Amino acid sequence: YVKYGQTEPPIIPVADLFVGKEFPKGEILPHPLPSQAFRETSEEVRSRERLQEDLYSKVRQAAEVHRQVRAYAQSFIKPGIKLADMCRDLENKNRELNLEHGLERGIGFPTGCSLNHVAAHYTPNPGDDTVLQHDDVMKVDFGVQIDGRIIDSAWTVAFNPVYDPLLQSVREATDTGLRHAGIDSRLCDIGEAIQETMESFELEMGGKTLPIKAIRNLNGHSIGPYQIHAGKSVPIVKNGCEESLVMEEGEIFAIETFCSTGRGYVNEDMECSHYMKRFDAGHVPLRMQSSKRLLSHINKTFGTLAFCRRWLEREDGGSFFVNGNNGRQTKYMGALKNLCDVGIIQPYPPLCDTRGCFTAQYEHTIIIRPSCKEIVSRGDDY
Ligand SMILES: O=S(=O)(c1cccs1)N(Cc1ccc(F)cc1)Cc1ncn[nH]1
Ligand SMILES: [Mn+2]
Ligand SMILES: [Mn+2]
Ligand SMILES: [Mn+2]
Repeated sequence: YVKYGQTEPPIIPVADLFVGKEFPKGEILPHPLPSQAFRETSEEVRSRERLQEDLYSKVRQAAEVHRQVRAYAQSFIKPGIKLADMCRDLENKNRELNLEHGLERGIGFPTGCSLNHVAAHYTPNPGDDTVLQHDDVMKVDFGVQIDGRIIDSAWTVAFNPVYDPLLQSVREATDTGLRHAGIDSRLCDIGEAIQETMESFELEMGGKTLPIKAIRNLNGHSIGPYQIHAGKSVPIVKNGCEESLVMEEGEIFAIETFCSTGRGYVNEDMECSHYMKRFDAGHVPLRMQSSKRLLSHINKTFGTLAFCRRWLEREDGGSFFVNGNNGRQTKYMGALKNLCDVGIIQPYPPLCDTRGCFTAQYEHTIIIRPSCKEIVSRGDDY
């Protein structure tokens, strides 16, 4: 992926590759509904859209960071790699190419690397020495944010070609969802179309033919500034939501689909690694001093962006300090649990189908622009 003068491995911040130039646009498509065809040529629409250029520029910059970081990650993700090392290297490259700077520029949310029957929201906690295996199916899902504008995009890694139909089904289902997206597109129609594409595939494995199902309780979602889930969910199955819900001009969505050879349904299971301050959390009086200190660290370091335990223990700066050995807090868990119990922080545990099954995912971020739609995270990889 050596493009735009970037080095291999990439070390030049993306902002420095495009000084005085526009960041690359994503894949631009017309809005699909005939009633919206006027938008491609209307002068009034174009003038309204020109007012959004600064926003689009930030989102496109973050998307280019995402493409370069994931190309770098794809170059070293191999069987035998420790997931904690993979996440650390991917996240440090994310920080480096995005010129991380407090809450203004940085990582959008923790690097998901969920394996096999785990569909989402798994990243290693400190002490987790899990190593990637040849027969694993891993969903790599990470975010980049600039001024709170989050790019949320994911792909699936599998080394054993037996899983090819699984990956193809969900890759084509996500593309179906992206094709149906647009102004006035009904969310439930998108869900139905996704499921139809997904479930037209099957998986031959161990002499058996396994049906491939859409995971009916996972969804895409609208995205707002510093808000990874802004309130609208995009279903990936038929009858997945209220008939009247549609996509509207100016919204940004993550279109993500998940397939499974198991039930097609996930439950929260295993140890939690992902956490996020509730966007609507008011001021809650706290008793425990350690909770007060942890909350002020979270407010300063993550705000309403999602974070993970590893980031509370990072060696080089940014980690949570109180009196403890060498000044680093190593017992934040009690305070974190307290912040969850009082409802300020929401835990996001791993989302799991049945043990022994396999799940896969592809995800893109799309801008529902006045004149067209732009799949801003599209790359030549996916
Ligand atoms: O499953 S979600 O909670 C969701 C909520 C409503 C519809 S989808 N989630 C939002 C999120 C929550 C916590 C995170 F740390 C990161 C993201 C979607 C998602 N997870 C990964 N990529 N996209
Ligand atoms: Mn999720
Ligand atoms: Mn994601
Ligand atoms: Mn998402």
